[in-house]
Amino acid sequence: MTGYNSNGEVATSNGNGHSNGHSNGHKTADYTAQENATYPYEVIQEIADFITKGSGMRPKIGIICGSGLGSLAEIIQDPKIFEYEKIPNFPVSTVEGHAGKLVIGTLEGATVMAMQGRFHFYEGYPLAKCSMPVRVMKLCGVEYLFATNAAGGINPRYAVGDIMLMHDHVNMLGFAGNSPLQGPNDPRFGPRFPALVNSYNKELINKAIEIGKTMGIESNVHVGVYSCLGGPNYETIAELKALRMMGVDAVGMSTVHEVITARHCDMKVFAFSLITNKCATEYSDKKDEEANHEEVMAVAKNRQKACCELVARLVREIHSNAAS
Ligand SMILES: O=P(O)(O)O[C@H]1O[C@H](CO)[C@@H](O)[C@H]1O
Ligand code: HPA
Repeated sequence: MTGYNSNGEVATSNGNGHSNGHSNGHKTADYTAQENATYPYEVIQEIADFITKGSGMRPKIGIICGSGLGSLAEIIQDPKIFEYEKIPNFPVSTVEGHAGKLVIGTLEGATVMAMQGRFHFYEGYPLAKCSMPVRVMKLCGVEYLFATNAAGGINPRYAVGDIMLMHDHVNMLGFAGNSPLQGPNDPRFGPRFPALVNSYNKELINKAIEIGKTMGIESNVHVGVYSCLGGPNYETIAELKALRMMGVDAVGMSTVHEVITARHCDMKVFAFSLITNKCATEYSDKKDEEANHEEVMAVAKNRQKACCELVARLVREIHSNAAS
């Protein structure tokens, strides 16, 4: 691959991060200039092989557990567990409520892998590194990504404990010029310029709505727009007002980079936010209107049963439809 190095000179790369002196006319940035932000395909393949060989399983569904939602991985049967520290070239989880374990096993008859711990931009990882595990999932055989998160509710109709099925997002980090797809594009994953309309699978959203009805929680299930900010600070009132004006229903600091990476490599995406706090959109002196991570995790713990049931039943649907 041809690219510019950090000095602005034209350089070439063999896809491993090393210049090889050959030119094919495509311009890409030099891997070495990006300090390991972009993982070469071969490294991702090595990680995927480590997991599939180590577990003896090829998962079809990948689950990313949001803050305090690690219990989504605890319902997996006959699990094989890999601590992130022991997976070669894997980042480590640094946030409370994100255990840092990869769990592979069976859920409702399907082979699934779950990340008990995601990576956030505010932890200091570049976005490409934050969402690298999604590519690992892809090379492990995953076709469906379930991304879950804890989020603040901006839509005034949302209550704490509600579930918002994501049907779209506003990528504030993207507005600021940041993307997990920045850097050289490897077409083995996907195209240079992927389209993101219809990123959130409508069939899965509709199935989840039906599941919500049979669970008797339809009045607590919404379909809405999520926005990701960089964090780790929570938002100001003015920012929350601006997000609401943009049509955002819930706000968090994750998920969007994972969805972009999953769609780039053509995975089907289902994502939901558990509303862990209501965002104040008017000025007030009340301390209890300030978001805090303890409250986020406490609400997630309280609502873990409903979240687990939703996920398990959707997995069952996918698995039984594939089998029939
Ligand atoms: O999005 P998840 O990982 O669920 O976590 C959310 O909760 C944390 C803030 O309380 C932030 O990390 C935010 O993104
Ligand atoms: N803002 C941003 N991220 C969050 C929030 C919030 O209010 N709640 C949980 N994660």
